[in-house]
Amino acid sequence: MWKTFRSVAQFDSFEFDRTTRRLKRVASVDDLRRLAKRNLPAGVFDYIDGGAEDERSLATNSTHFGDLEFRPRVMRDVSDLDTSTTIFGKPASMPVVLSPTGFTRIAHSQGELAVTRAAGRAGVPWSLSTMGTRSIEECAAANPDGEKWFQIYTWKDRKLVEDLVGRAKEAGYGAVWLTVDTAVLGRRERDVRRGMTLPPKLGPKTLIDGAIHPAWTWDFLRAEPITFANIVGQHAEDGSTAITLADHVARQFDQALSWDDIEWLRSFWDGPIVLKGIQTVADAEQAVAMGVEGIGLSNHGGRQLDDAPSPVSLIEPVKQAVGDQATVICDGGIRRGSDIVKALALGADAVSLGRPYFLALGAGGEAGVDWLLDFLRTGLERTMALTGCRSLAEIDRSLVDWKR
Ligand SMILES: Cc1cc2nc3c(=O)[nH]c(=O)nc-3n(C[C@H](O)[C@H](O)[C@H](O)COP(=O)(O)O)c2cc1C
Ligand SMILES: CCCCCCC(=O)C(=O)O
Repeated sequence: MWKTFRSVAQFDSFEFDRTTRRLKRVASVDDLRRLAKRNLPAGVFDYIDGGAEDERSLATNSTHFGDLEFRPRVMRDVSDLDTSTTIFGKPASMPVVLSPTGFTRIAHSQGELAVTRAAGRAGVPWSLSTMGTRSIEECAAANPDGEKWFQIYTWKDRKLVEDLVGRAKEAGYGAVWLTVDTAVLGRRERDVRRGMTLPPKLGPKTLIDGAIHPAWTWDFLRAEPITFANIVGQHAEDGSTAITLADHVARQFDQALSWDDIEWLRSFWDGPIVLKGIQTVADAEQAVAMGVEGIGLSNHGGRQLDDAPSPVSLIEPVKQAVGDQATVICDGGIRRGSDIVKALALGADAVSLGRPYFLALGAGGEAGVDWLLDFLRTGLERTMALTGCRSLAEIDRSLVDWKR
């Protein structure tokens, strides 16, 4: 139903009330996803939600959590629960990290600023992508006391990476994710069908899509133009030709990235390094042999190699191989507090997630991300209470089994 507004303030207040009302009716990450789908232009939703090729890894990343069953213990006095932990020596209110996502402002004009503020309030580490749409420094200013990590895509121009990491260090970021699963871009067929390019092409379909999502369009139009805030001038933005994301990656990312580059990274970064995109026991073993502090078990949320293994299926064999030599983070498919408990029971030290907060931003802006983090925390607490665990230390392998 169309409604007329006499001022921008009136429209904003209407939107605020509507978002608040809708968030009250959201009960799960799946509901958030549906709300984001309703709010966002189809091309934007598909970019966030989609995966590579037949999206089988995207699906199994979450469904494999459903292949695990709890072995709950009862009568354990769970009146006092503690979800807190430390990750790389820094306190976190729960074992959850927000993964780096590129283009975050396409869901909401506040983009990374909204997400990092919400993460700061919740007491969990948040990560900024190389392809972030807010600068390293403004994000640090938005969440000065919170734990912030920076993610690197290895540019052919290595000096650019050195400068970015230098800026992140200066701004107080505490860890670096080195993404190792993106030598080339996975084939995201939803984006191919929609003809997604950089910069975006405005055609009749895009305009109609914008018109039927007026709140998103208004938010987009009144904000400053979206840029990759940290690498302006290093990509298609500086030319007039629209190219696909895959072409962009092929032109800019360094396909020669190898294990020798850990030493290169160490030469200008002295904090923890997490390899993001480890998908085999052999590579996890190599990572610890090279002294890497963190192993990010990840298939990029099913956006790169389809039929790559689900991160949850790798936790146990990787943990058995590397023990306590590195912090193991399970990244992908986490949608509930119970998933966090399952990942920890198999041996992960923490979990990490991308789409849930990106879609939460599209569903309800910053309030949507607050909602998600509260949902994860209460879900974690509830699962701990129902399985008889008072602290994360009590979550062990005896708590879950693969269903037969
Ligand atoms: C829209 C989107 C953008 C992403 N951008 C990046 C990125 O810039 N760098 C990166 O290392 N991973 C990126 N990822 C992958 C996430 O960091 C993370 O691995 C993935 O989302 C985890 O799966 P989940 O979405 O099921 O939680 C992106 C994922 C999504 C959905
Ligand atoms: C030129 C854009 C490369 C992709 C950046 C974001 C990302 O990693 C994703 O999965 O999407």
